[in-house]
Amino acid sequence: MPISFEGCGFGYHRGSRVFTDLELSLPEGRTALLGPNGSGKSTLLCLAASLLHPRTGRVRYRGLDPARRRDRARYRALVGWMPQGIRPLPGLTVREQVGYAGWLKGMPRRTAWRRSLAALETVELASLADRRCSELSGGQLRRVGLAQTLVHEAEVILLDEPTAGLDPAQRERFHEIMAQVGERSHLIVSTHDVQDLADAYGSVVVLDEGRVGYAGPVAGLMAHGGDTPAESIEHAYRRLVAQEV
Ligand SMILES: Nc1ncnc2c1ncn2[C@@H]1O[C@H](COP(=O)(O)OP(=O)(O)OP(=O)(O)O)[C@@H](O)[C@H]1O
Repeated sequence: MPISFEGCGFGYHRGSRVFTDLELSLPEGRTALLGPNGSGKSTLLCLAASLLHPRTGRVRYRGLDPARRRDRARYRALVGWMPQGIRPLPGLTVREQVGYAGWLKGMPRRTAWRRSLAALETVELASLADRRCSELSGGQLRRVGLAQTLVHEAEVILLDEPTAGLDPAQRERFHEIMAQVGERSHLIVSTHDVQDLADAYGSVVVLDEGRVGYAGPVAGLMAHGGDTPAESIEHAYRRLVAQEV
């Protein structure tokens, strides 16, 4: 059922390659996507979100190939994506911005408007629904970004470093919301946050220079490491990406 990459090759420029023949099935449930800077995490999420298309091979979900024009709208309605930076749309309120995201995904305007409030309730922002997005804090804006993926009830939600730069309290809050959202959607979350791994995720995919170093349960990754869980994850991850332990 998960999104799969079947022999995918991708590079931003002629002659450069981020992925060569990538074979990967993203696990179900909550999955952390780890990897050093530049290893290809955002690119992989963009391919999964159908913002980019592979030059060779294909991405598939529920038999849909987003590179095919006839599959694209349905695919995009099933898969939500939250980029690293959420930009407030000039002049729009929080609810309007979330509703607009639903409309862009093909929902009727009224339905998008109605569901936008439910999405804001899930991310605990309903009380700010009428506030302009441009007036929100960075942490609140991330939650608007998450609500934008919830409004169209995506089955798979891709989050690109959603907690980077948040203070500990905001990060914890975001994790709690992700846990709630993860009960009804599959979550793929790119992160550098190795500490929270065992509590927050069931599976992990480790990328290193465009190759998959590990894909499977968090417990399986820990088996590569030291004695205590936290040490174990850190060690296992660093060994996989050939960083000094
Ligand atoms: N828009 C772009 N144009 C050209 N090259 C790009 C572009 N975006 C990314 N790259 C290159 O593609 C490779 C993978 O980058 P990507 O952003 O996917 O890595 P990442 O793992 O998400 O990194 P980070 O952890 O720093 O966000 C890097 O070599 C990067 O320089």
